[in-house]
Order: sequence, then structure tokens, then C-alpha cells
Amino acid sequence: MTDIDVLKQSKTIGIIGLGDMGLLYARRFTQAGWNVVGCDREEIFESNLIKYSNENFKLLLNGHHVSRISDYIIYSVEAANIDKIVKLYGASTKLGAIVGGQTSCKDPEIKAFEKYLPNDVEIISLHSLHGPKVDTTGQPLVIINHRGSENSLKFIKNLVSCLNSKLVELTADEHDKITADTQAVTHAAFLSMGVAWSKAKTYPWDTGKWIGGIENAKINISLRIYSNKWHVYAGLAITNPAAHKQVMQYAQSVTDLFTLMIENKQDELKERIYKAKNFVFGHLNEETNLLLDDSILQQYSLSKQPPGKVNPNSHLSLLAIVDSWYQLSIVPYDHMICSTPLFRIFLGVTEYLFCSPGLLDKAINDAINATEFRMDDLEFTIAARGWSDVISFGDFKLYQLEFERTQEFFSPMLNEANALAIGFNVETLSYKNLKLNVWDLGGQTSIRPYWRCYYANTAAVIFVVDSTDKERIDTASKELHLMLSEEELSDSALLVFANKQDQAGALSAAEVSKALNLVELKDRSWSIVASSAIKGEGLTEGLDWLIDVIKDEQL
Ligand SMILES: NC(=O)C1=CN([C@@H]2O[C@H](COP(=O)(O)OP(=O)(O)OC[C@H]3O[C@@H](n4cnc5c(N)ncnc54)[C@H](OP(=O)(O)O)[C@@H]3O)[C@@H](O)[C@H]2O)C=CC1
Ligand SMILES: O=C(O)C(=O)Cc1ccc(O)cc1
Repeated sequence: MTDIDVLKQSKTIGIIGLGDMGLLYARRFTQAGWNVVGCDREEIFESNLIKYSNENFKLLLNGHHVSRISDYIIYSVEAANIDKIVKLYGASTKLGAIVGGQTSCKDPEIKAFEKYLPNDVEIISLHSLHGPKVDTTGQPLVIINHRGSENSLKFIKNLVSCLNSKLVELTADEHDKITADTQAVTHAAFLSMGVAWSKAKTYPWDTGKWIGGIENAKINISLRIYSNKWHVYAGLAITNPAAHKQVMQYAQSVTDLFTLMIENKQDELKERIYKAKNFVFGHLNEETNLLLDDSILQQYSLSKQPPGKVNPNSHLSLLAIVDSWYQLSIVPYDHMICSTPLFRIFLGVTEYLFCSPGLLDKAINDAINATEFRMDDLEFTIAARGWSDVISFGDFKLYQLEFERTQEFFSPMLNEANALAIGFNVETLSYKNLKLNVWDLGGQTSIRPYWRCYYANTAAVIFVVDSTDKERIDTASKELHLMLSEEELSDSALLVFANKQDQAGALSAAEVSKALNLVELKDRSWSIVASSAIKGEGLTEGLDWLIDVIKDEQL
């Protein structure tokens, strides 16, 4: 038996808080063969028994029950309540157990652990730097050994190895500093954007001036934030002392830049923005590939209208992000190893504005001359100040009210924005003694920009084509070749299923192969198999081929 098998047989993993993240952990650990117990709030135990009846972890009544029998206990609860909840269950912690948390800010979490846990309890904490709908593979997972032995650390690393995340070892202070640096200013910007649109009673995707290019990404990010739970963002901003200062700075940068705009001080505005640009993006040169480009930005669009000409816009929200980074001496690229998926898009959008030829000068020019945007910028300035006030007062209730009011305003569109995330279903398939992590990346136009977040460490791409959809086969071909041109997929095998063969008029596998130009693929193992997912035909044939190729290439 290997070390990890011994651990799996002897250790129990306990999860307190079976919300989005807790459930994700519980399921993944169980799937990997760990013995997992968990609880949510005691008041909803009975209904949860039904809700989780098909799960393979064991639901217990409350945190006392979990704590008494678990060797590693993870508190996956709201940051605002961590003190209260650890106080409640801490004394029940099993003798010699290890305790950790999944909250986004470690300062209150570690303080609560130190205050309420018996001294013999070790503390090793975690933070997965992504939301619950994102596949864990390749994403950063912070691990904080605050009070644990080397052996215990090994145990926790063994446990989380099934997430296939990138482990980043930090102290609690380092963690809080980095998460503030990556999330405080950017979240403040996109939260404020949502508030400004809602106060102006504007759905930006319906309004000409907000359609196209960079606006698509702004709208999309903002809606994705408002699709999540309010306490996730409140916890990040309010409980993290480093975040406070940064959100204040963001509001100040917005006000300063807006003031220069309405005073018509173009030279001063330009000087200030360029200083920030040189500080943040100075290391990029003309050859550097930007993270985003026009075609990607267009695919973020939630609008039903075609993109028109590029509209005048000061992009105050983005100018202020970069100005804040400069004022706070934050170089965002330094934190890529510890970044969330949204942060990489935030950075991509600002990079696009600051480094695409001519765009920044146009924004500065519009800031002074395109007065039709002043009203929106005013609304935005007020919104940014509003968030910074709520955060500086540390008022969770007010945060919740403002967040949920804005969320309500956007609710008609949240499902569609969320479809971006729902498109990524992760399954672990066991086939012929191999475990395959399979992501089902939805094919809708709006989801395609996100495919590239999943390319790292991909052994094979399975491309499923609707063989009856002759109209879109050219698009499928274009997207396939575009995807395969990505560096990170250069060694991946390709299996194409010419699906829906059960339907009349379906193209044959040979016809699909021709339409997709598969013969053009050089230096890549590929195969195409006729299939009918409904009848289950062709699937084993395809997977058999795939397994042989992956085995050969990975040996
Ligand atoms: N969502 C995200 O994108 C990420 C979140 N995080 C962090 O992870 C933590 C959990 O977040 P997330 O899963 O999204 O939030 P959820 O609200 O989905 O989960 C928290 C869960 O804890 C439950 N809970 C509250 N009190 C108790 C208690 N006394 N005993 C047991 N369970 C309790 C809550 O129940 P109820 O709702 O009924 O109160 C809820 O089900 C937070 O600290 C968050 O900041 C970290 C990374 C990403
Ligand atoms: O990617 C983001 O910024 C998110 O909004 C998701 C998120 C929220 C909280 C975290 O602690 C980590 C990730």
C-alpha cells in the first residue's frame, strides 16, 4: 500500500459548511477515495439529509459531531462568521487533529483558531483561488502551514493532490497581502460598475454606447461577480485589513481622475495615467502577446445587437484600477502564481486598454472631450465612493443590501452570464483503470473565450460535432483549428466524435473529417469516430483509441 492509501484508510476528513466550496471539496475528496464527513447549519439537517442522500460523504448533525471524529477539519463558512463558528465547535476538536479553513482572508480565521482551538491542535489552512464552478485543475491553491508538523503538511498535500491544483505555500500574512493586491481594487471596480448601471437604470447590453470590444468583457465580469454570493466579496474586502486601504485608494483614484476630466486638464490627466502605465505595463514590449484581443472580447458579448463603431468612452473604471496599482506600488504580474481566473481577465482587460496601440490616448481624449459620457462617469464616481464607505465602516449588513439590490436589478441576465461558468462541467471518468478528468466545455459563442483557461496540462481534446448541423460545421472547423493553434495544446491528442449519426441526413465521419480539414493536422495524434451519444455507439471505440494514445505519449 502506498502512503496515500494508508492515509485514505486511516484518516477522516471533516467539512464544516457544505455551501458551494465545501461541497466541491467534499465531493472531490470522496471521489478520490477519502472518508469524508460534513455538516451544514444544524437547523437544516433534516432537509439536507434528503438533499445529500445520493452523495458518498456522510452528513452529520453539526460541527461538534464533525470535529469529534475528523483528523482534518476544514471550516468552509462565511468569513464574517468564522469567529462565532470556531468558538462554537472548536472545543470539540478531536485530540491531535489538524484544522484549516477555506475563507478568503486568513487574519480572522487564524485568530479564531488560535483563540478557540486546544493547543495540541495543529493548524494548516487552505484557500482555493477560484469560484465553485471553475475546474480546480491548474488553479492556485494556497496552503498555509501555521502550526503543523512536516508530517501533517504531507498528509494535507496528499489530500488536496486530487484537486490537481497548483500548490502555493504562503504564510497567512503573505496570503492576505497577495489576495488583497489581486482582488480588492479589481472587485471594487466591477462592483461599482454594477451599482452605477443599476442606479442609472441601464442594462448596458441594451445600450449602444456599451456594446462591443472592451465593454463586453466589463459587463460580463461585473455580472459574474453579481452572480456569486454577497458574503464572498464582503468577506474579502471587509475582513482583510490590507484590502481596506486599497479600496479607499480606488475611490480616491476615481475621484482624482474624474476631477481632472471635468477641469479639462488633459495634460495632467495624461501625465498621471502614463506614469501608472509605465509602472504597471512598462515591462511589456511590442512583441508581447496581449492576454485578450478583439475577437475574444467580442465573444464576451451578452448583447443581441451587432457591434457598431467603437464608441467614445473614458474607461474611467479601468484607468482608476491601473492608477490605484501605481499609487499602491502593486505590480499585478508579480502575483500571477496566486491569481484567480477573474483576476486574469481583469488584468487582460486593463492590459488591452493600456497596451493596444492608440486605445489609451483615445480614452484620455474621450475623457476630456466626449462629454456625453460625463453622466456615466459621475454615477461611477459616486458608486466607487459608496463601496469604499461601506467597506471602511465594516458594515456587512449595508454591503449585503447594496449587493443584493444590484443583483436583483441584473437578475434577468444572471443566468445567461452564469451559463459561461455552467458550460464547464467537470467529471472524473474511470475507464480501463485510468482516471480521466474530463471538462465539458460548452460550445456557445459566449463560452468559447473561456476555453483557453482549461488548456494547461491537457492530454487530449475531445471535440464533439453535431453531424447534422451543416450550417455551422465551418464555424466548428474554424474554432477547432484556432484552439489547436494554442501553444499549451501543442502536444494534446485530438479525438473527434462525428455525433448524432442516429439522425437522418447526418454527415458521415469521412464528410465531417473533410469539413473540419483534419488532414491538415500535422504532428498530432488524431482520430475521428462516428458516434451516437443517445444510442451509446462509437463512444468506447473512441475512448479506446484515446487511452492507447495517451498511454503511449505519457510513458
Ligand atoms: N464562492 C467563492 O467563489 C469562493 C469562496 N471562498 C470562501 O469560502 C468560504 C465558503 O464560501 P462559499 O462556499 O462560497 O459560501 P456558502 O455560503 O455557499 O457556504 C457557506 C456554508 O456554511 C454554512 N454555515 C453557516 N454557519 C454554519 C455553521 N454554524 N455550521 C455549519 N455550516 C454553517 C452556510 O449555511 P447558510 O447559508 O445556511 O448560512 C453555507 O452553506 C467563504 O469564506 C468564502 O469567502 C473561497 C474561494 C472562492
Ligand atoms: O476570481 C475571482 O476574483 C472571484 O470572484 C472568485 C473568487 C472569490 C473569492 C475567492 O476567495 C477566490 C475567488
